[in-house]
Amino acid sequence: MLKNIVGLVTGGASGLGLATAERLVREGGKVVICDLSTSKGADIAKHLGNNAVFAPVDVTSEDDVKNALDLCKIKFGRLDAAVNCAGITVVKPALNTKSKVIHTQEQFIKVLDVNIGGTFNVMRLSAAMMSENEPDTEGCRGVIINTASIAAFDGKRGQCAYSASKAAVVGMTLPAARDLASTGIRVCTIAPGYFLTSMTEGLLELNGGQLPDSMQFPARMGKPDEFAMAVQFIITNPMMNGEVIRVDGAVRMQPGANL
Ligand SMILES: NC(=O)C1=CN([C@@H]2O[C@H](COP(=O)(O)OP(=O)(O)OC[C@H]3O[C@@H](n4cnc5c(N)ncnc54)[C@H](O)[C@@H]3O)[C@@H](O)[C@H]2O)C=CC1
Ligand SMILES: C[C@]12CCC(=O)C=C1CC[C@@H]1[C@@H]2[C@@H](O)C[C@@]2(C)[C@H]1CC[C@]2(O)C(=O)C=O
Repeated sequence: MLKNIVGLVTGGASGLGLATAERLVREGGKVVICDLSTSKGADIAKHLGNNAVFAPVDVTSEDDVKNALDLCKIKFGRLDAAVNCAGITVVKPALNTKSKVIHTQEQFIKVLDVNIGGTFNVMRLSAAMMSENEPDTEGCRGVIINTASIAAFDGKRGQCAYSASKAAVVGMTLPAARDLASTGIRVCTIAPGYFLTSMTEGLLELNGGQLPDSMQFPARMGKPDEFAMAVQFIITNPMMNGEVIRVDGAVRMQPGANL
């Protein structure tokens, strides 16, 4: 149960973030769905009812995130769990040796800006708001959950930007947990494998109905709610701190096709 837990979920209008927002509400909590103003976040929040509200947020903007936290305070009075799911990917080799096309620096920086900068922006501002909470019986004031990827560890060809960004999310987990320990705020990261969302749409067709890497068990794409189950576990287990959990059915990504 997540009774009365107030969560803020970035990327909450789609995929893993949406499943997390839905689970929070289903389990008795409340949620601020943060996503781009162009997303379906407003309709989704309406559909979820009074325990959900939408905040138009670009995670790289300090003002947008502050406005979302203000809305959280006004509507629900506090923040217990911030879940960073907003993220983007690009698949492009550093250099395409056949066509001689070079990865643009702009694309590289954009992925880092959203995936690292956005995650850190939401984490630091959420922590500031959580620090105002009364501690629970364990002294805990809140929990922050970030989303990396198994690409942080074994990125494929074409994933310099994405893998670097996710490795940074893994890398900030322990220092952030240490920074926030004295305030009673926990920080964990989930590193998902292949999950069925709009980010991986078309992946199976692209690979002739096959998954790009040999799955172990279960030999299928993850369901978004299986990610949300990991979020619930981290929120409810007070010993989960400073840790990165792979949720990937034991898959290991292979180098992939020559791009
Ligand atoms: N689907 C998968 O197989 C995996 C996904 N991930 C990571 O999980 C997270 C969620 O991905 P999915 O749900 O699959 O993707 P998705 O594309 O379904 O959802 C991502 C959401 O983030 C939002 N978003 C993008 N840029 C934003 C910004 N600047 N500000 C606010 N919102 C923004 C999008 O509008 C979208 O609603 C991402 O960080 C992704 O890298 C990690 C491993 C596996
Ligand atoms: C690069 C991949 C795999 C090959 C392909 O045909 C298309 C792709 C685009 C989406 C990528 C694919 C894969 O590398 C796994 C990720 C990076 C996927 C987006 C999210 C992804 O599932 C992930 O982060 C896995 O950990």
